[in-house]
Amino acid sequence: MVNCLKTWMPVQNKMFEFERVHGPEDSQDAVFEEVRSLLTSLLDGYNVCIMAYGQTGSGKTHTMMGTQPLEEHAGLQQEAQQGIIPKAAAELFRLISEKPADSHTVEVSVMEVYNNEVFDLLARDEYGNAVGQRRDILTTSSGASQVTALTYEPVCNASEVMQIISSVLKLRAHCPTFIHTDSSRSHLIVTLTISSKGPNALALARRLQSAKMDLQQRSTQKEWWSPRCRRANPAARHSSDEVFASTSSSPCPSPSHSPCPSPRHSISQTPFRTKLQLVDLAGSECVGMSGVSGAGLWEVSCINRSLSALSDVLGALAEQRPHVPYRNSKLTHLLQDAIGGDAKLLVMLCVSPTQRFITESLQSLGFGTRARQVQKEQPRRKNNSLKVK
Ligand SMILES: Nc1ncnc2c1ncn2[C@@H]1O[C@H](COP(=O)(O)OP(=O)(O)OP(=O)(O)O)[C@@H](O)[C@H]1O
Repeated sequence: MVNCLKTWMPVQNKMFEFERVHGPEDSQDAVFEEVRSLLTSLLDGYNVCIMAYGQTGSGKTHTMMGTQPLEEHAGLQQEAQQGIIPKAAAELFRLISEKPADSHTVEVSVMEVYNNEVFDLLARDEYGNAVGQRRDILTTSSGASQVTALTYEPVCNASEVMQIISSVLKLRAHCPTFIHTDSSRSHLIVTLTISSKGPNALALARRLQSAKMDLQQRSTQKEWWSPRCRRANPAARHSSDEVFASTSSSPCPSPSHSPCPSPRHSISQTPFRTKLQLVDLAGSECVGMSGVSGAGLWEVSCINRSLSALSDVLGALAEQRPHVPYRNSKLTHLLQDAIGGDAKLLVMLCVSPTQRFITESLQSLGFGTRARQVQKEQPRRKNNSLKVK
């Protein structure tokens, strides 16, 4: 797996710059250390996307999901076997546990892009069985991509996340090939959506409660709380997400001193949502080597075309072209916000260590080079600041 370490590797007169390289002997924990710091960014208000790219059989699912437990131990994945997705979920909930209780909620959605169609893997039929249902992607007025009627399941801890993912993984398209007996035929996208009430939500809620109680006590003082008075000072209107903060012990000055309350500091608290997208891409594949035929040929063609569309998007961004062809495939349309958008993006390249796959490995390294060349706009932070007026 190639990830970071400023090193130059000469291969057939080609040079590649890496930031870090992990060998087969490196543990899942060592790989996860590359990711850990990004998760903190989620609670700081940034979207984050981590994707595994590489040829079929090179270890993408191993990197993202980890080693699946044997049948008789189903559901009991040891921590050391866990890949980035379970570890990231655990770390996210650990970080949330350090925040005030109830200040964050998390929802999970699971999608696959198969044969250039998006499927909601958490959708259920009328009997409550999980069935992948086809969904459309829209572009919102703000330019973000959005999947229609996508199912979101609320989750309270990492094991709930993994139970949900594991329960629908069987729906993901797989097919044995000459290269990999359990090859994924689709791109898997797990999204954890974090809704945050902000860093001081509870403190502010308490202040709001105390301000409300104070206002109730003052409600007898009609002159101070008259409609005329409110019109004269619209800033004095109270809403659920706006709290008057005063340097005095009382939230509002005494009516005897001022007929209309004029808060010295008004603190606005805007809830915000951030997304962690974890992407296990299908592998690029040479049909001559994988030996697929029949319907499998169409699958390979869709996989290769979508990966090529992903590479084209990175190329357009790297060259700062005015048009970026996000709409050329469902995969790029779906990941539009993560690639070149306002997310922090980490690409894990999975590369076979054998000479036999040198052409595919070079192709993957070329993809990594493109990803590194993208001068992304500064990741935008969601609105989680306290505005003191
Ligand atoms: N670092 C590793 N250590 C041990 N086993 C590994 C490692 N990487 C991959 N494997 C094993 O190699 C096989 C192929 O890996 P994996 O399923 O992750 O490939 P993939 O890139 O997702 O393939 P595809 O694109 O075809 O789905 C699996 O049996 C996996 O357990």
